[in-house]
Amino acid sequence: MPTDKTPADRPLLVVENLCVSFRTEGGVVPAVSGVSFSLAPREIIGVVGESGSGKSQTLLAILGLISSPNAIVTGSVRFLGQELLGLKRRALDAIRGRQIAMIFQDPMTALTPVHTIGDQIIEQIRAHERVSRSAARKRAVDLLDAVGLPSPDSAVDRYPHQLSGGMRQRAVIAMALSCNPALLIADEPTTALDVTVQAQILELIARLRDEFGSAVILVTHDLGVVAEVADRVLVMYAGRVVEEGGKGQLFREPLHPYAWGLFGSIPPMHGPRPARLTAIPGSPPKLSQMPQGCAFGPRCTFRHEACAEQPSLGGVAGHRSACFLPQDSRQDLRRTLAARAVPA
Ligand SMILES: Nc1ncnc2c1ncn2[C@@H]1O[C@H](COP(=O)(O)OP(=O)(O)OP(=O)(O)O)[C@@H](O)[C@H]1O
Repeated sequence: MPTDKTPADRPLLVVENLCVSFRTEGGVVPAVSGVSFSLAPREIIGVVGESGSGKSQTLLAILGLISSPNAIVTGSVRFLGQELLGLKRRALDAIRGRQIAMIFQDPMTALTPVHTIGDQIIEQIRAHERVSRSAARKRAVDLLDAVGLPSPDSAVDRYPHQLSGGMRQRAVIAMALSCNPALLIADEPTTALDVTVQAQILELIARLRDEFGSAVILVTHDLGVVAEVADRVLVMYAGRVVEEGGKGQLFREPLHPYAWGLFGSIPPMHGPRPARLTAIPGSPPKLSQMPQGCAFGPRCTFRHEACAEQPSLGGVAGHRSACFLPQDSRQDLRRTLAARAVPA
């Protein structure tokens, strides 16, 4: 799959036709439908979309962490060539601990309140490596230093409740990095933090690629976050990827009418703030009442007959979208729509 940023010979992660559905009283509902993408080593992908668009379920399915007995997960997730879907728990645990690390919104998901953060990092290191406790402790202090925890020598002996939210998230990132992961998966890692701390954590995540060589999948509601750190962006809507492209492509010339609304609603990275913002009327469909064909159709100004079918993802130069509008007229339509929008 060509991308803005040429993948190395061997992609780190290849996700193909990933589907997650849930058996409910009202029938089987689709949460993720046919998601495919690949991630190159050291690449940072931002996954964006409204609440309920399937971002978290996509990540959890990649990690083999969907716990609901009512879930049905199909497709393929290959990490360094190895299929992860259907792998036994022990084998998955080994990969998750050693090569793939996770950071969630609430740092307390990853931390145990009754142990010091040092002990938790040491335990993590020694679970995967035969090193002495004192060597592991030294590594823990170095990691806490690397993620910017002040006074790491004493912070290592603190309990999670003795740290602020931002410091706890740094500790979780240190723990995630303890195994030098090739892939870091972060689901809304800054949502629970205040704005200044958010910026610091994002800067840290972006730095990880340079200092630790990790690729990152970053799920966020926040397009400002994507503008800061991502190389490439996946836009999800109603469980599908509706647009994929390099960050510059997405911000400059989004191709999907849903992305026009989404990317029109934040100021551009450079240049003056636009006088008008584009709102997206309506709300996403309920999983139990998915419309036929394009799920964005009911909210789309440009809906036409073809949209009764499901559009597939297509495009050129690594910039793809799932929409039947002719490619060559999209930007004119986008500008027309923006000009019609209510002033902000
Ligand atoms: N156990 C379950 N049973 C039925 N539906 C579920 C279950 N778990 C998740 N879902 C549904 O899957 C859909 C996708 O959820 P997901 O958490 O991936 O969305 P999201 O894009 O990450 O949203 P948010 O940004 O709010 O976290 C949602 O509609 C959610 O209600």
